[in-house]
Amino acid sequence: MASRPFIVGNWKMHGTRAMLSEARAIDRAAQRLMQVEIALAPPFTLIHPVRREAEQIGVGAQDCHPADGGAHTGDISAAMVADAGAGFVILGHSERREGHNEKDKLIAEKAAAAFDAGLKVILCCGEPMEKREAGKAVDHVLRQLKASLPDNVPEAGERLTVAYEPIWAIGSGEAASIEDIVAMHSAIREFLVKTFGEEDGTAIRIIYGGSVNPENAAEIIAGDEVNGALVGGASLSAESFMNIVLAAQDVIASQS
Ligand SMILES: O=C(CO)COP(=O)(O)O
Repeated sequence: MASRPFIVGNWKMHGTRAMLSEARAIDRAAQRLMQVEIALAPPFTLIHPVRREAEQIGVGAQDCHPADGGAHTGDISAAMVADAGAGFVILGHSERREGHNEKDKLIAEKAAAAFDAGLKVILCCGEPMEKREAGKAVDHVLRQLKASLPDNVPEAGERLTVAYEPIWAIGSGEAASIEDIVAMHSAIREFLVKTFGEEDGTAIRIIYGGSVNPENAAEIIAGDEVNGALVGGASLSAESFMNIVLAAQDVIASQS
């Protein structure tokens, strides 16, 4: 558990301007919770409006194209999301790997483009149930992570966050057990230290995602090597999202 947990709301394909009141409420409440780093990743269409409403919290995107620009109808570059006010981008989410057939190599190219545009990256990884049942979850995740990282990660400790999201736990109401989360995060930490060296490897945050809610957040966030949470469904209302943030704040308070 890091000194300052990172709690990120991934709104996925939810939210029209009516949701801006939730972002405003989250931002207002965040002023009293400075020990927790809070961020929202709304859909592209809300990045700029959320950035304008929110002063305290980070704002990010849920994807970007690997190219700087060009004839790519419907796509959005890393520079464009940065220009709209995003400070980070979520890449490699299983919903993009599955729904858009994104492969590790493409994700690494997107990450390189995001770093070039000055963005931070939340790189997602996670295993399907078959791999866990076969005892191959750690192998699968480490292989995926290795292949999804670009050759050059500038200021890795500061600019890269890894999100472990077991696919079967996403939106299922069934989070992974704390033992499984800690075991996976420890394996990821070992890999990061080996890859980036002691200083950056220990500074990179590893956050957990998959059915995090106000009831299970404290136990998960208090776990060894768990530096925060990537929250889907429970981030759509300011009340439930801030209850997760409050749980993170309580964990920090109880440890200091
Ligand atoms: O995919 C997720 C966050 O990126 C997790 O979603 P849920 O919190 O809805 O399970």
